[in-house]
Amino acid sequence: MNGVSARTYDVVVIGAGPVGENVADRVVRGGLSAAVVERELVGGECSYWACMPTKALLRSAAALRAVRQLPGAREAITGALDAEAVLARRDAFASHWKDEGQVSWLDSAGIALFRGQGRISGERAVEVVAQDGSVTSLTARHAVVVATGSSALLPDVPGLAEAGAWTSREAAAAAAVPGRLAVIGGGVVASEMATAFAALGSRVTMLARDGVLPTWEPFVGERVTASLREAGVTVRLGAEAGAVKRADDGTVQVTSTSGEPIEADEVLVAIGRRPNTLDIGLEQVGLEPGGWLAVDDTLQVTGEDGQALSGGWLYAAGDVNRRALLTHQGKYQARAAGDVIVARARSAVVEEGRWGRHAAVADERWVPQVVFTEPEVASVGLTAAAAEAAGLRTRVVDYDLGAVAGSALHANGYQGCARMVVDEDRKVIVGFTLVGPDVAELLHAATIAIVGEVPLDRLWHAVPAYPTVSEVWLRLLETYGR
Ligand SMILES: Cc1cc2nc3c(=O)[nH]c(=O)nc-3n(C[C@H](O)[C@H](O)[C@H](O)COP(=O)(O)OP(=O)(O)OC[C@H]3O[C@@H](n4cnc5c(N)ncnc54)[C@H](O)[C@@H]3O)c2cc1C
Ligand SMILES: NC(=O)c1ccc[n+]([C@@H]2O[C@H](COP(=O)([O-])OP(=O)(O)OC[C@H]3O[C@@H](n4cnc5c(N)ncnc54)[C@H](O)[C@@H]3O)[C@@H](O)[C@H]2O)c1
Repeated sequence: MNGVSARTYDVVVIGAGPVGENVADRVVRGGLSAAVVERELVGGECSYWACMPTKALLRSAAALRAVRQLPGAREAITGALDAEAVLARRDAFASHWKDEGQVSWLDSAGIALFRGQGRISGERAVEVVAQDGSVTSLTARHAVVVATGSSALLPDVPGLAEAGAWTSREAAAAAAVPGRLAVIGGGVVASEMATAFAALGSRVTMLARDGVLPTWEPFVGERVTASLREAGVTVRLGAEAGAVKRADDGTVQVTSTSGEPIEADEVLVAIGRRPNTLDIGLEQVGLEPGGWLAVDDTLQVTGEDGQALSGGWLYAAGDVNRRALLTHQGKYQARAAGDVIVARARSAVVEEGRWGRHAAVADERWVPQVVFTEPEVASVGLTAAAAEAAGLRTRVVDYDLGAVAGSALHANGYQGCARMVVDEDRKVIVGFTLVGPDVAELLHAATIAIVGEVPLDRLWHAVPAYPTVSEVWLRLLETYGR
C-alpha cells in the first residue's frame, strides 16, 4: 500500500490491536469501508506481549500444580516443569512475533492496512508516516477512531532505564528464565509474572508498595500473597524501589525502602500503564498530547465540557480511553463504536441509553476480570468497599469455596473463597469475587447474573449441577437466606 499518497475511506482507525481490528470489522460488516493504521504488529500488545504470551507462560505450571493435588495422577509425574518447552509454546502463541496471520485476516475481512505511525492531521484526516519516510494522507468520510492502546509506565527510580529494566513486554517475550528476578509493583502484571517466573525456576522478589492486588477484595491479596510466598517468592509489602544499578557482571542491585538491597539478574517494572497518545496529533483537535482520551458511552471523544468534540467525528476505544484496560472490554467498546459509526453515517436511530447496542455502558461497573495467579482470581462488578463508596446499601455474603463438594472432588486440599455483594434495596447482586484453583471459568455465570440484574428470588431457580464447584451459588444463597 505504501507509495499511495492520498486515499479516502468511510472510517480510519489508528492502531490495529484487538480493539482497532474489531472496530474496523464492525464498520465493514455494516457496509462502510475502513482502513487501519499500524506502526508495529497487527494484533497489538495483547497478541504478542500481553494476554496470549503471558497466559502461555502460566498455563503449563498451573496444569502441573493441578495434577499434583490428585492422588493417582500425581504419581504419573516423572519430572519437573520443562521451562524450554513452556517458552517454545509461548513463542507459538505469540505467532513468533510475526503478524502474517492477522494481516491475512484483515484482507479476508476487507479492511485496508497502512503500516506506519498514524497522526491526526486535521478534521477527519490522518497522516501515515511509514518506516521509509513515505507519507500517505488518509481522509475519513465519517469517523476517525483512536485505538492506539497503552504502554508500560516507568516510575521515577534512578538508574532504572540505564539498568535495562524489563517492562511487561520483555517479561512476556523473555528468551530465557532469569535466575533471580526483582519485580517492582504488586498489581495484575506483577502478580501474574511473579507466579509464572517462580514456577519456571526464577528466585523472585516482589516490591509491592501498595500491597498485592490492592484494588480487589482484601482476601484476594491475602491469599495470593500467601501462595506466592509458599512458591518461594519473597514478597515485601509496603516496600518501594529506591535506586537500580547494573554492575559490570550483569547483576542488578535494587535498593528498597525496607529490607536489604535486592540482587537480581533482571528487574521487571509493572506499575501500570500510560496512553499511547504522545505523538498522534491530538494538538490538532485542541487536546493535550500524552493524556488519556475521555469519551462518552458511544466512544466519541469529549472535551472538558463532557460534550463530543466539535463535528463528532473522533472516537477512542480500548486502553487509550482508560475505561477498562482489558481486551474483552475493549472489544466490547469496539462493537459499540463500530455499530454507532455505521448508524450515524446512515442517520439511523442511535441506541445510546442504558443497555442500548450503541453504548458501552458495562464499562461503568460491570467489568469481569480474571487474574491467572495461583490461586486464580475472578471478579465482576463492585467490591464491597466500592459498592459502599457508591452509596449502595449492601449485604456481603462470603462462602468457603473449599467446603463445596465439587471443589473437594476437583482437587485434594482445595482452598478458595467466594463473595457476593448484594444491593439490599433491589435484591440483586452487584459484585462477585472468587479466589481458588480454576475459578476462571466460573466467572461468566456471575457476569450474567449481575448484568441481567437477576433478582435473588429468581436465582434460587437457577440450580447448579451436582457435584460442581458452581454449587457455591446455592451455598451463597442459603447463607444469605430466603
Ligand atoms: C502483561 C499484560 C498482560 C495482559 N493480560 C490480559 C489478559 O489476560 N486479559 C485481558 O483482557 N487483558 C490483558 N491485558 C490488557 C490488554 O493487553 C489490553 O487491554 C489490550 O491489549 C488493549 O487493546 P488495544 O487494542 O486498546 O491496545 P493495544 O493492544 O495496545 O494495541 C494498540 C495498537 O496500536 C498501535 N499504535 C499505537 N500508536 C500508533 C500510531 N500512532 N500509529 C499506528 N499504530 C499505533 C500499537 O502498535 C498497537 O499495535 C494485559 C496487559 C498486559 C500489559
Ligand atoms: N489477567 C488480566 O486481565 C491482566 C493481566 C495483566 C494486565 N492486565 C491489565 O493491564 C493493566 C496494567 O497492569 P499493571 O499490573 O501494570 O497495573 P495495575 O494497575 O494492575 O497495578 C499497578 C500496581 O503498581 C502499584 N504502583 C503504582 N505506582 C507505583 C510505584 N511508583 N512504585 C511501586 N508500585 C507502584 C499500584 O499500587 C498498583 O497496585 C491493568 O490495568 C490490567 O487490567 C490484565
